[in-house]
Amino acid sequence: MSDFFEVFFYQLNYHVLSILFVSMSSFCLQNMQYSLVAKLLSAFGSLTFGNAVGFVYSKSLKISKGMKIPSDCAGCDCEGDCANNKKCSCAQLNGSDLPYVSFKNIGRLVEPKAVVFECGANCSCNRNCVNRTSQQGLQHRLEVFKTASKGWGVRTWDTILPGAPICEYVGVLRRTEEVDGLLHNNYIFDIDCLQTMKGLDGREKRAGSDMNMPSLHAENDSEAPPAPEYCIDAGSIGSFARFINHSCNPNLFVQCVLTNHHDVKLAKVMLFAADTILPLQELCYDYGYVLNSVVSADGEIVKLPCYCGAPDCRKRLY
Ligand SMILES: C[S@@+](CC[C@H](N)C(=O)[O-])C[C@H]1O[C@@H](n2cnc3c(N)ncnc32)[C@H](O)[C@@H]1O
Repeated sequence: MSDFFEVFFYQLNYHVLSILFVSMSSFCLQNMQYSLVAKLLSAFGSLTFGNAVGFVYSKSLKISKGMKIPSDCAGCDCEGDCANNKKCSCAQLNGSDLPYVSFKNIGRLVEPKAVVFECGANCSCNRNCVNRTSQQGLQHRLEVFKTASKGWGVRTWDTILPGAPICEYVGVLRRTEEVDGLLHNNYIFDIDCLQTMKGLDGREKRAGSDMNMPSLHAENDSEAPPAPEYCIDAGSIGSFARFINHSCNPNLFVQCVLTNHHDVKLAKVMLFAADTILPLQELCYDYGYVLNSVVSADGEIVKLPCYCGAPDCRKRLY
């Protein structure tokens, strides 16, 4: 499927403000209402939701002033889809197999990995190559809804299969030192791929954590900094991803993805389905805070109770 686009269906009634995010191909529109909204909204790169929600909607990552994302890595020279090319250089980076399998033309991640190397701007394969799965846009109809105790959350209208891509966490890419101490900003996502690869602070190592990848090691020496250098700040600019809540027993997982460069400190942050997720289930991932790690300006430990409702809930986010 090609030419995917997002539809934002804004619905306001007495108590419920819900924003429906639908992804469908231009050739299989099922409903004239979606079609009309799609046409209206495809004219906008971003939407300002004003006081109702208070942020600027953006589907893509913004880069803060003075920062630059490299785009310098070599690409593969495959024709068509890389899935059938045993010599694909991007497959080699992933440990010789592509990280995705294709099911009904949608890529699904086989397992969580330390990092996924996707085909990118410098590759000659086609846009629908399975190794560009995180670049294909929304695949499911999702809704932002008001939860009972966690503020806004996101739930699905469709069944989502394990390994399916959900979305990228987008916002403004910043240095973490710029946002340190901003306790009122609940929408900051630290890019901790390198720390996860090294298993720091109790992070669970994943397949490929010990990979001997010259390009990673050249840019990131063996001494990973204890704290991530960069973060994504979705406080004022972001997508529906900023509304996805934490759960101690999550149905999504975070996956670092590299596309046009190999600097894992600046990896793209993607969310994928960990299980089969049924319609109307809320989407949640583990925020991964270390308990007692959040401290106020006056040195007090800040505690936030968790209302995820999982039987093995840790009772606090931090
Ligand atoms: C990234 S925002 C998620 C969207 C948020 N619920 C909203 O209404 O904008 C993170 C904040 O949501 C709330 N939150 C997320 N998961 C939670 C949970 N399991 N229990 C309690 N509050 C949660 C906390 O206030 C947290 O700081």
